[in-house]
Amino acid sequence: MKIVFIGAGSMAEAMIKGMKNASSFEHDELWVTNKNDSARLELLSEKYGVHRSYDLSSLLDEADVVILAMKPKDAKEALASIQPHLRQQLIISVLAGLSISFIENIIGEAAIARAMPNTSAMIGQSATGLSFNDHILDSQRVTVLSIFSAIGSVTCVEEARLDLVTGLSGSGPAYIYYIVEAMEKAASELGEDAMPFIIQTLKGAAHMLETSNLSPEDLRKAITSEGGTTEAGIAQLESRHVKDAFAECIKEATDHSGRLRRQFEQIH
Ligand SMILES: NC(=O)C1=CN([C@@H]2O[C@H](COP(=O)(O)OP(=O)(O)OC[C@H]3O[C@@H](n4cnc5c(N)ncnc54)[C@H](O)[C@@H]3O)[C@@H](O)[C@H]2O)C=CC1
Ligand SMILES: O=C(O)[C@@H]1CCC=N1
Repeated sequence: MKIVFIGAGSMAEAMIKGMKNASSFEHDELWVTNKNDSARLELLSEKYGVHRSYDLSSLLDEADVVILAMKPKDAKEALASIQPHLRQQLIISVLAGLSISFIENIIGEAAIARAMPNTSAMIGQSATGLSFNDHILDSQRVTVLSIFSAIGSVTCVEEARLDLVTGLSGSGPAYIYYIVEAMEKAASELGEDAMPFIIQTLKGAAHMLETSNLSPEDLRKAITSEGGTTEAGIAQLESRHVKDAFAECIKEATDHSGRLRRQFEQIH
């Protein structure tokens, strides 16, 4: 299979690295292009053995899958540039906010999947939400599922839910890194010993969530001894309404996905 990435930034690289680490893609050809940063393409070619080209005609000729990985603001121009070279390729968009119908309006009838992965794809740990249009063949659906299953977990959702998936898990790793920044700062006295404690605490909590039948609240209460250290610490979070702030963070990111759609799908 010839898989072409239109866009070679953070998300494209995370997927490329994850796919290259997955044995299921060892015989597939990965190609990349971007706006004009040839040094970036050369770097990806050296790091991951991907092919690179700015010749859209040869790039898309015989391509089986085209993965749209540019920013929403650049999508209209990018789609217009590749449209003349599209035939029966399977289109996969990882763009935040932009709808399948927007893509169809520019490139015409095509099999289109809309995915919302995250950069944990780099280590095969992405959480991806997926939607498909009605033109997708069963074989193409299998191809999409195989790509995103190779780089993490996959959940098919109604397209209308992808804004929330974006706000929750597309952006989600950044929220966790934000918390880790605070933990690292608070544990600065431990120096380089702090991060191993933090990482194992995160891994342990994630695994408990995955394997115990307990809710996050019950798991938290099992740690919070009456009059103990956890109760004292969480009182600080409660007094600052941190739980509400995190809920608002996810809501705002979700809402912004919709704003991106309204901003960049306007047909001028
Ligand atoms: N970074 C992340 O964690 C995630 C990003 N996404 C989505 O992935 C897309 C890319 O995001 P990033 O990789 O973070 O952005 P980025 O800015 O790192 O990369 C964007 C790439 O698109 C290229 N590009 C721009 N205009 C182009 C054109 N006309 N033709 C070809 N290439 C063009 C740029 O040269 C660059 O290589 C966005 O739509 C974003 O919403 C989705 C999930 C997670
Ligand atoms: O911040 C963004 O817009 C992209 C989409 C989800 C994660 N990063």
